[in-house]
Amino acid sequence: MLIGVPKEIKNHEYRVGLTPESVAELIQDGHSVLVETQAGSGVGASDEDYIAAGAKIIETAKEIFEKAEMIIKVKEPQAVERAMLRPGQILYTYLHLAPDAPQTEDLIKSGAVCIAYETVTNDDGILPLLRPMSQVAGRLSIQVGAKALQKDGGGRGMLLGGVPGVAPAKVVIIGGGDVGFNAAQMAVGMQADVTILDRSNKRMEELSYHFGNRAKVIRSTPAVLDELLKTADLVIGAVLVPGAAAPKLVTREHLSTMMDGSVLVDVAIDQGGCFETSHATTHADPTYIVDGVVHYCVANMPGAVARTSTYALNAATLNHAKRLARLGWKEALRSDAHLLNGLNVCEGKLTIEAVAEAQGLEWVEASSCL
Ligand SMILES: NC(=O)C1=CN([C@@H]2O[C@H](COP(=O)(O)OP(=O)(O)OC[C@H]3O[C@@H](n4cnc5c(N)ncnc54)[C@H](O)[C@@H]3O)[C@@H](O)[C@H]2O)C=CC1
Ligand SMILES: CC(=O)C(=O)O
Ligand SMILES: [Mg+2]
Repeated sequence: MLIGVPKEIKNHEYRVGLTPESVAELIQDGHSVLVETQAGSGVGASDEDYIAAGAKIIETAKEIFEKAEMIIKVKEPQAVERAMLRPGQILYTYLHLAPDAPQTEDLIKSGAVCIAYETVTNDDGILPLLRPMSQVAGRLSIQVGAKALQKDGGGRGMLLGGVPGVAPAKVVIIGGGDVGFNAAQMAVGMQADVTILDRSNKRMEELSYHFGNRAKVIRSTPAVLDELLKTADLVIGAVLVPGAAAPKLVTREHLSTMMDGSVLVDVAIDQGGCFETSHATTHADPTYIVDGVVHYCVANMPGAVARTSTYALNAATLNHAKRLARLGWKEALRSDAHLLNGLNVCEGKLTIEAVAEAQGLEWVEASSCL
């Protein structure tokens, strides 16, 4: 199969769909790979590295989209990229369609076969292609939250861990999945006062067992959240209902009960955000203030640590990429129900119920496209 890797064009997105090492594996399997010039420069992979791995370097994204049978990316295609997609072409990348009607419409119109990393499942009941980036974003959320709590970040001037004689900052993590767990690990490590909220009994048990007395694990209810927000210094939004738009758990009214200079980091912003006052920001201008509360809502947080993220992402995405290339999309999806769960749009049809529900659109079962 002819595979294409364009350079990412989202604001401050330095990751790349395939590392040179992944390219070498695909070449070994008998495929051909086109890589846009400088696609890997943000992770320290030069055009020469890709050539040594067996790829051909291409000057423009246009030529890659014209020629490749499968496009491998990281972030959702931007409008100019969507316009270049072709009927029957495979697009393998993050999509996050539920909160993004224009993208959904364009992908349906394109006739392409669009597989979203974030809805591929596995036998352990996790989202294995989302997990590595959730681990990165969870860890980063405490780093960026700590910075935002500083006076120069717009915050109330709190050190997460406090110092002897002064209490640490209160960190509330809403959603104790991959993002929440990793955020809690960092916050606990920095000696903050950490509370994790979740709704799943199984997850609460796991978190409780893991963190012991280093973090409080509490069932997420509106009343609990109302109370915790009044004294929280840093709140991390980390809930997910797979494929669906994030529930708005922190409302505009809540902000008036919070302390001036407290900080909200909405990691769930890629699914629309779990705070009512969230809107997506960029690495170039990551924060804004509403009612005295600092908001950080960057939808591609892992792009900031592109090298770590690209290698972690490739470790999760490459096997399915190889199967798609070897078998073609129909057979690869027919023979793997977990990969089939990743199919969001197929040759002009929406194939994921949660997105259809979020946008009031028609949808068909993914299996009906095979
Ligand atoms: N902004 C960014 O750059 C990135 C964003 N993300 C996003 O972060 C979000 C979280 O991802 P993961 O941690 O991997 O998901 P996950 O599925 O591992 O965890 C989500 C957790 O939220 C819990 N939950 C659901 N509803 C809840 C509620 N009402 N109250 C409390 N907990 C609730 C679930 O029980 C689950 O434990 C997703 O939207 C994901 O796409 C992930 C990576 C990067
Ligand atoms: C998952 C996601 O939104 C990201 O890695 O950018
Ligand atoms: Mg997860």
